[in-house]
Amino acid sequence: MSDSLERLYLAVLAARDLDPATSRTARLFQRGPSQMAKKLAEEAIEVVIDAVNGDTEAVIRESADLLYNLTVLWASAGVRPEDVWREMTRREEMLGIAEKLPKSSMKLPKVASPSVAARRPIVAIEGRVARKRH
Ligand SMILES: N=c1c2ncn([C@@H]3O[C@H](COP(=O)(O)OP(=O)(O)OP(=O)(O)O)[C@@H](O)[C@H]3O)c2ncn1[C@@H]1O[C@H](COP(=O)(O)O)[C@@H](O)[C@H]1O
Repeated sequence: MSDSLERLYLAVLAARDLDPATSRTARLFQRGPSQMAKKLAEEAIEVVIDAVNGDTEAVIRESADLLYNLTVLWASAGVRPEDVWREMTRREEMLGIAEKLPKSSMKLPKVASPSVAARRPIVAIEGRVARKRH
C-alpha cells in the first residue's frame, strides 16, 4: 500500500503545476489548503456513511478518494509519505514494547492518597535503619 501512496504522492507533486482547468490536483493547489481540507473531510464522511450502510464497494471507492485527498493535503503541508511511515513505525515499536511488558508494570505508580500516607508513613531516621510504622 505504501508503494501506491508514494506513487500517488509523486503524481500529485507532478500535477501541482498543471493547468487547473484540466487537472483536479492543480485546481486543489490553486484553491489552497482550506479547499483541500474541505474535500478531505467530505471524503472521510462519505467513507463513514458508506461503511455504516454496509456498502463495501462504496467504502473502497471513497477510501481511494480519501487517500487521494489526504495525499494532496500532505503535499500542500510539506509532509512526505516517509514522514508518516516513520511515525507509524515509532508507534508500532513503542506498542510492541508495551506488549512485551507484564501488564502490572504498565500501571503508573499510584500517588498514595492522604489516608494511605497517614496510615503507613515511612520514617527514615538519620543513622538508623528506616522503620515502617504500621
Ligand atoms: N488518484 C487520483 C484521484 N482519486 C480521486 N480523484 C478525484 O477526486 C474525485 C472524488 O472527490 P469528489 O467525490 O469530491 O469529486 P466529485 O464528486 O467529482 O465532486 P467535486 O470534488 O468535483 O466537487 C474523483 O471524482 C476524482 O476526480 C482523483 N484525481 C486524481 N488522482 C490522481 O492524481 C494524479 C493527478 O491527476 P489530476 O489531478 O487529474 O492531474 C493522477 O495520478 C491521478 O490518478
